[in-house]
Amino acid sequence: MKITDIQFGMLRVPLKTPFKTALRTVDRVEDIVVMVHTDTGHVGYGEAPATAVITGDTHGSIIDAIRQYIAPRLIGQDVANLNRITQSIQGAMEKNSSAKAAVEIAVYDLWGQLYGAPLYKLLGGGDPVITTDITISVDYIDKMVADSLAAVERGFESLKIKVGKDIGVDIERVKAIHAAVEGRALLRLDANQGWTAKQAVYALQTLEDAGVKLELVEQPVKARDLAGMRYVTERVHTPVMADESVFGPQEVIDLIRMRAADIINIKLMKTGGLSNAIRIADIASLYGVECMIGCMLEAAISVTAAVHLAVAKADAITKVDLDGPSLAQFNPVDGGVIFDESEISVTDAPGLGIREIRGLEPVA
Ligand SMILES: C[C@H](N)C(=O)N[C@H](CCC(=O)O)C(=O)O
Ligand SMILES: [Mg+2]
Repeated sequence: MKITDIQFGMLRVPLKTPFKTALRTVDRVEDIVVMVHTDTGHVGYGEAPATAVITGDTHGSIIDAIRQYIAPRLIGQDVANLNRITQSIQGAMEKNSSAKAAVEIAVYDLWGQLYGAPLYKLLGGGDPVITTDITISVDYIDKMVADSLAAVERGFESLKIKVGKDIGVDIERVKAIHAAVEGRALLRLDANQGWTAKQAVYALQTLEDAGVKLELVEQPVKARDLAGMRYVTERVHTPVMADESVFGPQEVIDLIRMRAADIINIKLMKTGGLSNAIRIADIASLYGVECMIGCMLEAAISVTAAVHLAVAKADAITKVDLDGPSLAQFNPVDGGVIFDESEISVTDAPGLGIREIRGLEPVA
């Protein structure tokens, strides 16, 4: 099975409610879809959102990186040589992790199709169902409480509360949600870099003293402020998770050695795809550090790849934040994993099992 061509499409899906974080507000999923064609007629699917505020990647940069740097190295390569292909993708250029992820996901899809097996089985197998949280956007307190109650009614037992806008209001936001859903859902906070280290310690200690039990706090301070991450980690009981601070395996090793966080958020769009995500899960397992598998505002193609990884690497990946498709008004992907509110199941279709993507717009 040899790679012959790489084509693109644009996927746009409106969200149920605007997605608001300390970094950005968006009202739709808008992702580049990558289709890797082969001489056997098999097509591998990949996907990448343009999360410029986190990865630096835009729709234009994703397409250019693939067209000019990645695709020329892949045409003619045999899918059976998976490691050689992932090395070609990772070595094609610096950064551009979303472009690399989209192509790697499509190649792993083909690799599964080549051997007629679902990806999770080729990665080691595991229990086919995982449970995700759902994100509550940062907003007025009443709206966040209403959104939290609606999520609990839908069966979500873990809420990822976005904060990081205003420290005083953030504390009130979390207290109000805690009072509304106590005993029915775990609370995770994500400040998306919105606090200083001292603000984070103040907010978390205030919440802890008020009896608000938090499962974790994600990226309380600026991505580059590893000393700030360690400052917070050393001073609060709530486990601290690194998201924007860590992209690849080397950064994870450095962060663990610094003891700058307790948990690592693995996202395919930061790691450049599955090969580095697998490395990170193995490194974390070696050090006894837990991981979350997360996503950007992504549709079901790349999230399907992330689910297969989470199933196969359940020893290291103990927490799941794969709610991108649940936040969208509909799922345009036919095949892939099955979403049933908080439960996501892999199927035994070969590769990622994606059959069709509805409403794909052409890319010039
Ligand atoms: C969608 C997911 N639950 C999430 O919250 N991801 C964010 C970043 C997503 C984005 O801005 O597209 C995160 O964990 O920081
Ligand atoms: Mg985050």
